[in-house]
Amino acid sequence: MKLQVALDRVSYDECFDILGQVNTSIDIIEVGTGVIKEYGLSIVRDIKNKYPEKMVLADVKICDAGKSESMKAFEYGADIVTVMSFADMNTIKACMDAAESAGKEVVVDLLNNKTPGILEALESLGITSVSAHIGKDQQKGSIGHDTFFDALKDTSFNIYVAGGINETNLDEYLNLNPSVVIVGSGITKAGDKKSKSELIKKCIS
Ligand SMILES: O=C(CO)[C@H](O)[C@H](O)COP(=O)(O)O
Repeated sequence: MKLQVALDRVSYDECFDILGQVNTSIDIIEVGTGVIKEYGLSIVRDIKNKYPEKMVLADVKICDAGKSESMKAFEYGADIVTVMSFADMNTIKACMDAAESAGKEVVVDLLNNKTPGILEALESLGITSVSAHIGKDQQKGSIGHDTFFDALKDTSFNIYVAGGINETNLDEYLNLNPSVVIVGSGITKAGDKKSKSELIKKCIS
């Protein structure tokens, strides 16, 4: 099981400071949506240049123009891009095709989409990775488990889990047998970020 650290609501310098502390215990670096909005895709390039051995996920949350949006992120060094599950299937397919031609990956973010049949539609399209994601604002209502995601147990997707995860609630997400555990503020807002990421990595190893 891999650990992905999500860099959200932090400055350019803080991204590098955090990575300097946690890089030995994480597998994937997520450049958060807000960070990309503030600094542009060039921060993805700068992070990939500094950590070429790490997979870098650009959380671009694509919802239209799938080919050009994903190709651009790949050009800037992203290894993985995100596309929203509520996007048109043509958009999701375009991201898949772009990823295939670039030798990269795409993850479909299930944030706030409980449309009946969505998982089957994604499977039919050939999507291999999805993110069971409870968003920052949704976390104010409930945290931990969303029963909608239980349906993922009957699928063959590589599952990413995200949404306010830390070492105390991690177990609630592990029942989905995820391939990747995404932790943002549970690491980036911790006092001792290095110890916290090492602890979470140990919990999932
Ligand atoms: O994609 C995101 C927000 O849209 C975050 O990266 C994800 O939710 C993980 O962050 P946190 O652990 O702080 O919830």
